[in-house]
Parts: sequence; structure tokens; C-alpha cells
Amino acid sequence: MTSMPTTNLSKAKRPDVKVLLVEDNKGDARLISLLLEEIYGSGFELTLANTCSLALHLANNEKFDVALIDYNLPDGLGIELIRFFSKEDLAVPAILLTGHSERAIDLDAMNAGAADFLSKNNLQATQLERAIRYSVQRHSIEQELRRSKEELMRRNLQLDTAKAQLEAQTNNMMQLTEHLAQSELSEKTVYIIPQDTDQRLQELTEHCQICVWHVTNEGKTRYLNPAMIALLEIDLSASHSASDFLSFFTVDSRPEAECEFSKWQRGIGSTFESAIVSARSGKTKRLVLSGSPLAAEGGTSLDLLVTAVDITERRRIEASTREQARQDPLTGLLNRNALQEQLSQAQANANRAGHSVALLCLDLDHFKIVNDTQGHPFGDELLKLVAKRLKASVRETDCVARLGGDEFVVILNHLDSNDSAAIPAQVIIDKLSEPFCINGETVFTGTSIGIATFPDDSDTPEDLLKKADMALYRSKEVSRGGYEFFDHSILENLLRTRELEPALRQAITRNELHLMYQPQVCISGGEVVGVEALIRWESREKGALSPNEFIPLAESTGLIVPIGEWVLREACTQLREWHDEGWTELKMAVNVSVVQLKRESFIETVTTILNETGVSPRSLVLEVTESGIMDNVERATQILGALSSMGIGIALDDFGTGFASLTLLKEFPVEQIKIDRSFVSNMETDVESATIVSATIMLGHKLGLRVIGEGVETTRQLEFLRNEDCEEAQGYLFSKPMCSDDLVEWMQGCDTNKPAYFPEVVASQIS
Ligand SMILES: Nc1nc2c(ncn2[C@@H]2O[C@@H]3COP(=O)(O)O[C@H]4[C@@H](O)[C@H](n5cnc6c(=O)[nH]c(N)nc65)O[C@@H]4COP(=O)(O)O[C@H]3[C@H]2O)c(=O)[nH]1
Repeated sequence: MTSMPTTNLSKAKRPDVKVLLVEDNKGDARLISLLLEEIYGSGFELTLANTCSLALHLANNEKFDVALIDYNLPDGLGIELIRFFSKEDLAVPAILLTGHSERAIDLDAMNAGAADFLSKNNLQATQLERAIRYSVQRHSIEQELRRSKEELMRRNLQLDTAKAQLEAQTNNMMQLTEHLAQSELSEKTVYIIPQDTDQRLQELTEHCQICVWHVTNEGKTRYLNPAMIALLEIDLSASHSASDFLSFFTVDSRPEAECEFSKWQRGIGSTFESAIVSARSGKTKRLVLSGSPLAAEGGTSLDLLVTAVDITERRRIEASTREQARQDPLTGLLNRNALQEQLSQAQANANRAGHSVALLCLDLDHFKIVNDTQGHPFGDELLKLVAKRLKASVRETDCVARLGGDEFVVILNHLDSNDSAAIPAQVIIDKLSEPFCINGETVFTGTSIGIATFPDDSDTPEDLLKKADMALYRSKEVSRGGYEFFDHSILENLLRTRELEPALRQAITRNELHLMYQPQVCISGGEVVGVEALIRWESREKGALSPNEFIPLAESTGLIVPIGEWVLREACTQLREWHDEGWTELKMAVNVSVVQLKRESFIETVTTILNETGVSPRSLVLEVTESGIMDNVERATQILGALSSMGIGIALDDFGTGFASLTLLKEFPVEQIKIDRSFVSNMETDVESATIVSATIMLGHKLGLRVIGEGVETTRQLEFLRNEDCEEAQGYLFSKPMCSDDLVEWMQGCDTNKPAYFPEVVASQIS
């Protein structure tokens, strides 16, 4: 056995997830370990077994949250192992991993009890994270259901025993009834225990658990045994109007009871289930009743002997088990299974009535940050409050479900047109952007929404959900805090991105990547203080592609790791050359993705490249985005702290667009903040943007940080920044990103006593 707990995993803290990986190929095991690291940072514990027998031994001795199992193992097939794992005594959710994707294996795996099935080819962290999350959640719901079912079986067993008793005692009752029929009880007397009945039979009814009810031919109660009195909650001392047999039944069940009553009198009735209302508490109880005619003197059938068993509790448990299977245990909203049903139902209704149905997919902004910084119980509270607000934002006839984590879905029914979905979508956005108060603390979140409609976008629940999800993805890309309807361009973009992936994998080896450099200028002195390295991809098949197009793809596939390393090496090599040529003060800023930051090896990579190229750490600035550090504050603080203590500068990119808390900013090893281009470009026309720019500069200075304005295109914008004492600026006013030779030429042009933004320099650059 190889045990691979991540090195910095705190021993005292339970990991977020304990994974058993059953894999004999070391390369594949390493790949999975890296993906897990990318997903959970240090919050996971991985145990590796290379055979089925070792895996079984481990699972028998230790509790794992999930098992990832290879298809082919030296001592058997992964599917066989999954069969063992799905047994209740082991009960570990298992995901089958294969080298290829085949439907037949997929089905076999599901039949064997696999929670999911993943192909190792091009396996991405997002896919793996989702598969693990859903498997663990589903497993816990299944366990809960199993417990409820066991409870139900136990109660059914009790009921069967009671039924057997009932049958035995009914026989005795038959004997008693003959005596009762012949007794001389007054017709007007109700609830009387016959004094002159045979002593033995009287005792039997008195102590019997089965409820016994003697009803006259006119439907009046003549006798009730104590069990029946307790069930009906009758006060014998009070004059009771309910001497009528049928008056105890709920209004709905009376017609059936009447019908059964008359059948029993004719000796053809059977057992039936009905509902009665108890006299004292007014509670509705479910009973199973059976009746038989009493032989009267002279042989004519007159009265009835009715026996009853209370099954209220059994029905309650059945209903709650059914409900639990449809419910999200945390928020009480519908779960994924119930959503599918509701959606099919909504589609059927809409088809009949000629209406539309809209499906809204949403998740919460910064939920992971709240969870990580405030703890999971706090996160759970937030989810519960969000669920309440969602329910309050839609009509009773609409439907709200939670799919897991912070993913919610709303079904809007009976829409006259697709566009009508926009109004409730906006209501939800507004409601969720209001502050939440949890344990006396105020917390803000927000949401973006993706909308797909039936019948226009799709006619199957699964596909509609997929399309609403794609629209959500687009909505988050375009602008957070808004909604987007699904349209076919979303699908086309997605397909295009998928097509790009194989080409991006080869981009480095085919030498298709290169860097451009954009100068960063000191506002007061005008000299160039640094350059930012910006990647470009000239694809053989697709032509020139913007980083905005391929960096997100590189991040989601993990390709950003080798690409980011290439960028850093290339930028440092170039900087070394420039230092050697005499531009010794020049600094190099390099963008670092959150995916790179999560890697254990990131510090080592940076150190190796600095050593290889001979660049001083003081000449390197790593630009990280606000969302990048907020994604995992603990880890980012640790890594960036280490890099900063080596002398490397850390700049916070796109400042103002994210969610960085001021407290963290104070404690974080940042030396510079970059005001996002969107604020700088709008500050001349939009007062709010101008205020944000001024406030950011002031805040930066208060915290002892340097501030750089990004995207400066006009001299007025530059003047504004200068008046606010902003230290540096970067933008097309000085220069667009250039290749290395052009940058040198440009620097030479503005070196000799000419500040970089002297009008003629600027003019020559932007013309
Ligand atoms: N309209 C306008 N645009 C200006 C102006 N001044 C600078 N820009 C553009 O703004 C972007 C600044 O880079 P960023 O915020 O880091 O934003 C970057 C960065 O997030 C990412 N990126 C670029 N290179 C890399 C890289 O090597 N690694 C990583 N992880 N991300 C990169 O892609 C984003 C876009 O890069 P680019 O397309 O090169 O776009 C660059 C730059 O060309 C201006 O005055 N007006």
C-alpha cells in the first residue's frame, strides 16, 4: 500500500474528503492525485491500493468517503470490486475509472452499483470534483433512505404480528358476538359493557389490543371495547352525540364507509382502509376496518361486529420516507430526483395548456469563500436562508429545488411567453443581493441566472437542465449578477471551445505561443518601471486567438500549468537579456492563474526558473487576481507569503471586480494593486467609477501599497490618476503590448529625458 496524504495536510484537521484510489498504473495514480490537489488543495487524504484484495482490506478497516476504481486491476476487474463496495456493510460510493469510454462498461458499472463512471482520457478536475461531490451526496441520501426503510420494515413486522393477533381474536369475537346479540341491552344505551355477557369473553374484549365496535343495524354504536374507546378518544361520562357509526368518519371517507357497512351486513364486505376523526383531539387517524354480521335471534342478520387496527403511524412513516426521498435534507427544498419528476409534470401540463415553462439555474457568488472563511455550519445557514428567499420570490405554483452545494433550480410554470421569465429572474437576483444576517454577522452574496425554456429550447428535462446550466455559465462570463437566456450561440461557443482543446495541448510543442510586453510607467517621473508579459497564441488551424478565449480553457483543463510555466520561463529569459543589455531596473510582471497557485510545486517551479535564468526575485512581480486568492485564502496566503519573503513582488490584478475583504488585504503579502481597466475607462463619464478609482488609490496608500491604473487610454484619465497620486499607469496611451524588439525600440525612444507619456511619444504609439 502506498499512502499519499498531501504533505501540508494538517493532521489534527479532518480532511474534506478521504479518497481510496484503486489503481495499479503509477502514472494514472499521479494524475488523479494532481487533479485532487487541484480540486481540494490540501483538504483531502488519498490512500492508494494497487490490487482489489488490498482495496478490500483497506475498506474493511477504514472509512472512506469515496473510492475511485480502475477498470483493469492485476487481481480482478474493478467492477467486481464495486460489487463488494456497494454491499451495505461496506457501503463506500465507488466511481469507476477507465481508459476508454464505452456505454456497455458504463451500464455494467451502474448495474454493479457504481455511483459514477469516468473516462481517464482528458479527465478534468471539474468533472472529477462534480462526480465525487454527487456520489458522496447521493450516498448519504441513500444511507438515510435505507435507515428509514429499515424502520418501516420493523413497523410492518409489528403490524403483521398485530394482524395475526387480530385474526385470532376475531375468532374469539365471533363467539362473543353471538352472546352480545342475545343480550338484553337497551337500544338507547351506548358504550355499555354488557354485564350479563359470559365472563370469559367479556374479559377477552376488555383486554384485547384490537379495537372492537358493535354497531346496530341502524348504524348506532352499541358497544366499544376500551381499545376502541381510546382510539376514538371518547369520553364515556359525557353525553356523546357521536353514537352514529358513520359520524366518526371524515367527510371524504363516509360514502365508502357507508357502502362497506351495507356490504358487511349482507356478509360480503371486506377489509378496507379509511380515516376517522378522534373526538377529543380532532386528529385524523387511518384505520384498517373489517366487519361481519352478527347472527340475531331467529337467524336474521342485524348488527355488525367491526374490528379496527390503527395504521396512522405506519402511513406517516411511509409518507415521510417518500418525502425524504424527494427532499434536500438541508433546505427542505426538492432534490434532483424530485426536480426531474416536477419538470416532466410541468412539461406535460404546459403541453396541455399551451403555456411555456422556464427553468432557471443559479448558484451563489463567492459561496466557496464564505464556506472556507466562515466555516461549513455558517455556509449551511446561508444556504437555508437563500432557500427561503427563493421560495418567497416565486409563486406557490412554481417549484424550487437544490441540486447540491450552492446550485439551485427554479421551475416557473404557466408562462404566457418565454420573456415573462425575466421578471422573476430579476426579482431573485435582487432578493439574493440583499444582505443576510447569520449569527449577528452580515454577509453578502449574489447570484447569476441561466434560463432555458420549454418547449422552445428543449423537450426533455435533462436537456433543458443542461441548457439552463450553459446559459448560467454564459451569464457568469458576461457579467455577474445578471441573467441570460439560452441561445444557440452558447452551444456553438462551447463546441468551439471543445474543438480548441486538442490544438491547445500541442501549442507549446508546436511553438505556437509567444509573449507580448506592455510597458508600465511611473506617473510622476514618466520613466518605464516594468513590463507586463501577455501571452499570444497563433494557432495553425484557428489563427490568432485572444487569451480571453483560451486562458479559461487552459484553466479548466489544467493546461494552464505547463503553459504558465512556459510563460514564466520565457518572460524571465527575456528579462535577463534586457538586464544584460543595460535595462537593469526593469521589472517583469507575469500573470499567475489560480490553478497554478493551487499546485504544491508552484514555489519550486518559480525558484527553479529564477535560478536557471539568473533573474533576481526582486525583478519579478506575480500578478494574481482577487478571485484567485479568495478561492482559497489559506493556501494563497501561504504560497504568496513564501514567494514574497523571497523578494518577489505580488500585485493584485483586476482590483475592484472581486470580493477581497479589506482585512485580508491588510494581512496579505501584496505590494501593489492594479485598478481594473473597466473602472479606469469609465471614470471620465461615470461618477461611480471615478469614486471607486479614487477610493482604491486612497485605500492602497493607507495600507502602504503602490497602485497602478490599468487600461489608460486618454491623457485625461492619466491626469485624473496623477491628481489622485496614483503611482503607476499602463495602457494604450503609452503603448499596446509589443514584441520584445519593438519594446526595446520604444523604450529607447522615451528614455532620454522624455517621459513615456510625452504627447509626441504617445501620439507616435497610438497612431
Ligand atoms: N482596451 C484596452 N485594453 C488594454 C489596455 N491596456 C491593456 N489592455 C489589455 O488589458 C489586458 C491586461 O491584462 P490582464 O488584466 O492581466 O488580463 C489578461 C490576463 O488575465 C490574461 N492573460 C494574458 N496573458 C496571460 C498569461 O500569460 N497567463 C495568464 N494566467 N493569464 C494571462 O488574459 C487577459 C487579457 O489579456 P490581453 O488580451 O493581452 O489584454 C491585456 C491588455 O492587452 C487599454 O488601454 N485598453
